Amino acid sequence: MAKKPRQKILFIDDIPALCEEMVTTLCNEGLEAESNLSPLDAIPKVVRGDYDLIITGMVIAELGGFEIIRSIRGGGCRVPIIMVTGFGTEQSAIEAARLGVADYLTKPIESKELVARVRRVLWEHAPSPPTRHKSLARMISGDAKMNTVFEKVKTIAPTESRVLILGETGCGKQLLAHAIHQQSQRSEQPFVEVNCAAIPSNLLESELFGHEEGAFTGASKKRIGRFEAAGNGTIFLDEIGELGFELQSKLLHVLDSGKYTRVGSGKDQISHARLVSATNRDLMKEVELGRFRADLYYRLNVISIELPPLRERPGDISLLAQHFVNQFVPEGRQPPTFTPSAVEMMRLYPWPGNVRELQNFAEQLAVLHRNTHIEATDLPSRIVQHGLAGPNAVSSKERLPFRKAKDQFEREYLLGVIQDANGNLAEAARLSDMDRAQFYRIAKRHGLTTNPDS
Ligand SMILES: Nc1ncnc2c1ncn2[C@@H]1O[C@H](COP(=O)(O)OP(=O)(O)OP(=O)(O)O)[C@@H](O)[C@H]1O
Repeated sequence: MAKKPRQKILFIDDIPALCEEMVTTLCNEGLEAESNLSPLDAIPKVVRGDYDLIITGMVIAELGGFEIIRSIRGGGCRVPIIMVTGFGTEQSAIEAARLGVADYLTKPIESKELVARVRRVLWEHAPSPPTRHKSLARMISGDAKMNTVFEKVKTIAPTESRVLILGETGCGKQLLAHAIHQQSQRSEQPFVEVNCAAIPSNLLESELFGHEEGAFTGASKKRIGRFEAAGNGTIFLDEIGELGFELQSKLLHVLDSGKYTRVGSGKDQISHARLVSATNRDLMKEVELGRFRADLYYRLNVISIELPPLRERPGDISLLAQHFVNQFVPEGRQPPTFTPSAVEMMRLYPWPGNVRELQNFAEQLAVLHRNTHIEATDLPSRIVQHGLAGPNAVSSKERLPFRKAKDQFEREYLLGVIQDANGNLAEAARLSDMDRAQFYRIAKRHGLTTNPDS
């Protein structure tokens, strides 16, 4: 595997001792850094794209910090810039923000703080890695188990075999059934879907097989059923586990003989459709409990495909969340990205509604979220609450080192209070009876905000 190139940092300042100190601190942390005492010499190299992050002092004899930034930006270069100043005023902070400075540090700078800020800015501006995901029709995944599913689908789709898809609600069974159809020789023919749970049982038979005029009260006209509509295509019976006993027998008859009759007719119709079915129930258990016919189960289950729930493919959580945000973001707007703390929080959540639940919340975020990043605190409260109560809760037997335990407490506390303040940091600081700047600094250390004004 090709080694990821290290990101290069340039520190611009005309104080040699400071340059040396900064470069040493960064290099000791494994970062690649160098300095330049002359802005006029540095700017062309920066504009040429030699660096991934610039840290610049504000008062430099040759050219002031703001002039440096204007020259870099004037050259069309969007490299992230951190500004270091000895005397931060509100005015200079505003000007820095106006010029698109990524962060603003006031001296004296603690080494740890510097490294944390640098890492954060580098992470935020890193080009997104090419996502190593596979796709099957409209389904995407980066998970090994799903990759096996995709491979299986490619093998079985072109055959005529019946397929039974198993999986929890919302994990992609319908999408997978459609993918099977699309990859088959029948892709030009209809794909007809019937949700067996959504149609009242007394209407389901006529929905599936059609009816003749006057077959029952209300049947004023002859109507073809879904099997007939599917023709030489695929019929997808979703929630097959909900099928009543009587209809199970009728379906079994179709599968055995290829024939069915419209309600109110004595004439056989031939079905040429391929059957794909799905359920979120444990069908074998239903058979054991006498609620599902064993013979039908075996006819349906020629090939079975099990879709793992979202919580069992953690890598897919952020992949799909970002995919949906990109998909739903209004035209002309840059899609916001998830911060590591948001990703971590999402991974702790069990996603009972699987991909559908994730898709719904990502759509809301894509439309309503106005910042460039999605923080843990921007997630729905059920996800945050779960994250706080879940694995973060330290068991009494587990003794963490004091520093780590304090860190953990601090993070949980901040998340909770920011959540209570609906993401408003000033309000969160007030609720915790803390100075706003101090609160913001700690929140930032925990990666809980990127926006000082929020
Ligand atoms: N791997 C995936 N890639 C992209 N979108 C997905 C993926 N899996 C599911 N989805 C989307 O998530 C939503 C739910 O998926 P789908 O309807 O296929 O689930 P289901 O298992 O059939 O649900 P139910 O059991 O409730 O019928 C759909 O909008 C679907 O497009």
